[in-house]
Amino acid sequence: MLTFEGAVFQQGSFIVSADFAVSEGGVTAVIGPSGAGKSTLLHGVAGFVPQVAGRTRVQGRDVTRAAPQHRPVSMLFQDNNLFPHLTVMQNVALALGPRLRPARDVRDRVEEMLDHVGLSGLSDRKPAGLSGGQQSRVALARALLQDRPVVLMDEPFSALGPALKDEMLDLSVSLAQGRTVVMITHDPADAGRIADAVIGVVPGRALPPVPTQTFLTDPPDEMRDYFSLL
Ligand SMILES: Nc1ncnc2c1ncn2[C@@H]1O[C@H](COP(=O)(O)OP(=O)(O)OP(=O)(O)O)[C@@H](O)[C@H]1O
Repeated sequence: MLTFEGAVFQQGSFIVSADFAVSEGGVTAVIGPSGAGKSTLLHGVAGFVPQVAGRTRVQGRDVTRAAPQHRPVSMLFQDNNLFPHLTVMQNVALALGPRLRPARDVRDRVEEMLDHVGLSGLSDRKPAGLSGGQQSRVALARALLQDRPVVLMDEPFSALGPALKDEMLDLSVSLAQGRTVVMITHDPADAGRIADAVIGVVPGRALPPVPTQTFLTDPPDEMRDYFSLL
């Protein structure tokens, strides 16, 4: 369970507030206009953006002041955040520690995860030698190998074509089993495909999650302008 108690996150002069709980173990989409604060909210949960009021808890634990590396969350970014000079093996092994020559047991776990994401046999490649879809799989493998209870996704597959994006969304959900996934998307169809609930974000405020079908058919009043533009 991810809980915001009067939480306010601040980036420069911009603030976004949240005061609700995200249910455990499901997929929750985050939808709203550009610049409303979706990334600020997720980066706040990850600890990259400071929280200036309230509390944030993950599974009951107060993480409000915790450094990013000490939070039980992993994050998948739009640009995948892969190190271009490192191999697939090294990029994914970073989930388990900073060593560039991973130990045998770490290599075995990485190879197993690469199998799960459909990248068997590619562990010695560098990111530039992979397709966009394969790069997304490397980033997904790294995020999942961290084995944290909350996985945050900031539009991770938006650079992919529609068929590949759908495939990656489905793969993420099937591999994330049991974890709480919170994913920003610009496409309500993504929410309809994989999310149990949707957090609407209007400028400066994240609204409590609403079941996906309700959100899509009868959006919160604050979201109506946004939906009329889609
Ligand atoms: N480093 C920063 N310093 C100051 N303001 C920032 C910074 N990064 C973002 N902002 C501002 O914070 C506001 C919210 O940005 P944010 O990226 O959270 O929105 P978003 O809803 O994720 O938008 P998009 O859908 O376009 O990615 C914007 O007005 C943006 O200009």
